[in-house]
Amino acid sequence: MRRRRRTDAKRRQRGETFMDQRIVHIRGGKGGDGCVAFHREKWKPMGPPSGGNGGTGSSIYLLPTPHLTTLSSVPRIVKGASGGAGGGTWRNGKDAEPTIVRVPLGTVVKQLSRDDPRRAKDAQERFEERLQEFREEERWKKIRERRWVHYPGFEDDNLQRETFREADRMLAMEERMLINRRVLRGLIHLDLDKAVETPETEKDPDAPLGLPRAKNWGYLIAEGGAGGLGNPHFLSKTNRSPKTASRGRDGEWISLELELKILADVAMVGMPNAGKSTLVRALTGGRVKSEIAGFAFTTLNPVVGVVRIGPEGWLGGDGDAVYDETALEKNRLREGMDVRGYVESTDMDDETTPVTDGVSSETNAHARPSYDSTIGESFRFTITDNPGLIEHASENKGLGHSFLRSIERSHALVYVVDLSSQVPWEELRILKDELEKYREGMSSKARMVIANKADLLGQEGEEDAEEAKCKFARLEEYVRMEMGADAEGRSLDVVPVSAKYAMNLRKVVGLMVRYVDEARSKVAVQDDDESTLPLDGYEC
Ligand SMILES: Nc1nc2c(ncn2[C@@H]2O[C@H](COP(=O)(O)OP(=O)(O)OP(=O)(O)O)[C@@H](O)[C@H]2O)c(=O)[nH]1
Ligand SMILES: [Mg+2]
Repeated sequence: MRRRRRTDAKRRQRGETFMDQRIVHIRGGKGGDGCVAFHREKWKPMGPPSGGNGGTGSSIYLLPTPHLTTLSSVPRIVKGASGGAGGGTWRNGKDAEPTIVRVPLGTVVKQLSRDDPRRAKDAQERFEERLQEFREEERWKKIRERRWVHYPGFEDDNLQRETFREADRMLAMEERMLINRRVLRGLIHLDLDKAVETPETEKDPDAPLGLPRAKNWGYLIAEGGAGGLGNPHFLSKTNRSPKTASRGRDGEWISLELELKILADVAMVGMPNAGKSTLVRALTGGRVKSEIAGFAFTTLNPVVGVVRIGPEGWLGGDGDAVYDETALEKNRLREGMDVRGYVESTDMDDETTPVTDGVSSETNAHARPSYDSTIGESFRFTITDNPGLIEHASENKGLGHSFLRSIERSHALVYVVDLSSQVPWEELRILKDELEKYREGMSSKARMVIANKADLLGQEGEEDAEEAKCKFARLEEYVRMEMGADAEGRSLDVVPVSAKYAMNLRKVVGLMVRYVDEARSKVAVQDDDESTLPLDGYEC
């Protein structure tokens, strides 16, 4: 009952929580105001104008960072610091430090358009809205206040001057140009799937000690506002004593939608109960903790695991391990603890497997985890366990198909079918159709069909074994005829396995290593980089 409620709630969200998504409102820092001041010195009562300029406001950068895995650390509102105000004696205000927002690798950044209701109004729009409350005359006053700083008591004087009115027109024109430039630049759309590297050439040889030599700030998203100008800038032939300075401008205000796509190398696609979670747990040596149970939609969110390969081969292949339903494993462990009691448990330490490892063994009910963290690792790839995909998922049946977004950029897709079902090839047809409905061409990423639960077949005598062989041969035939081929014309690999009893998984891992290796080398070639993958021709 509780489970059904959880699944229904997930369905109502229409996949929105499958993805780590966040709307972030970004405000570049305001520029500091210019200063109106006059130089004072003993015996020199009428010194020249000496107001400094304001400093630039903080610009906002997005920096893709490899060690972050979620968007939860990204603030919803990012405000850049304001630039320092100018001072007397030609002292310019300080420029604000850039604001760096760290986001995980794989973040897709989209600026929300003007008509998007999730967008926050920018500084200019808010100001214009506020102006509506005032009468015409007041409005002009407010607009001028936003642009100018006056020497105390000289506002009316300044307004009389033609030079001031001319400068005001110039500032208004600049404001319009700035707005136009921002509109023409278009909406930001970035795919941050690589860490920002600073080329050697950009390193500053003169950087002071203690400061970074490279400006590795990431992608500029919102510019800080320019600082205002001090009163010496308004000195002219007709006005030898300018009593006005300009104010700093607002920084750029924009709203972004951040979306984190999981960048796993291999993704599992299968119908509910096909055994995807069991398989992922077995492949990762029991380290992936997603729940396993004998009913549909046990897995509600994609879960990523790591498959590790050591110098001797796959680090996870323990022939004795049995990856059973999580509830059963827990019960079994609890029973074991009851029988032996806590007193003995210290003697048993060596044999006891924590529940969370999710590994048990039929021969030894408390087998060690099937990996040894002390063994060196020479290669690794990531794999995602996904929720079940069913027929008409594209019409929001089951959990819908929006979770496929998260695996769109995986290097390879792997179909998992239940070989013990009546017609496993029918599952394949549905899965392929649903992938195509999600995005045309998506099924061409599929590289392998895993025929799971092979242990359930061929147990009852020779005839049964023969039937099982026939069924598998028919599945292979279907894959060859109906499932298409990859870019090199090879049809999909079909491998019978038993995820529960960790049987034939070495072959699966070997093939996956090949797909990942090929895909990564392709990417490396595209990047004009030399391939440094250590596992050319690797066989598990
Ligand atoms: N006999 C046998 N049972 C298996 C095997 N793999 C999985 N099962 C069982 O099949 C059931 C479903 O397994 P899960 O791993 O939860 O299936 P799933 O594809 O992740 O299901 P959803 O998360 O609902 O999409 C559980 O009862 C498993 O114990 C296998 O190789 N052999
Ligand atoms: Mg599952």
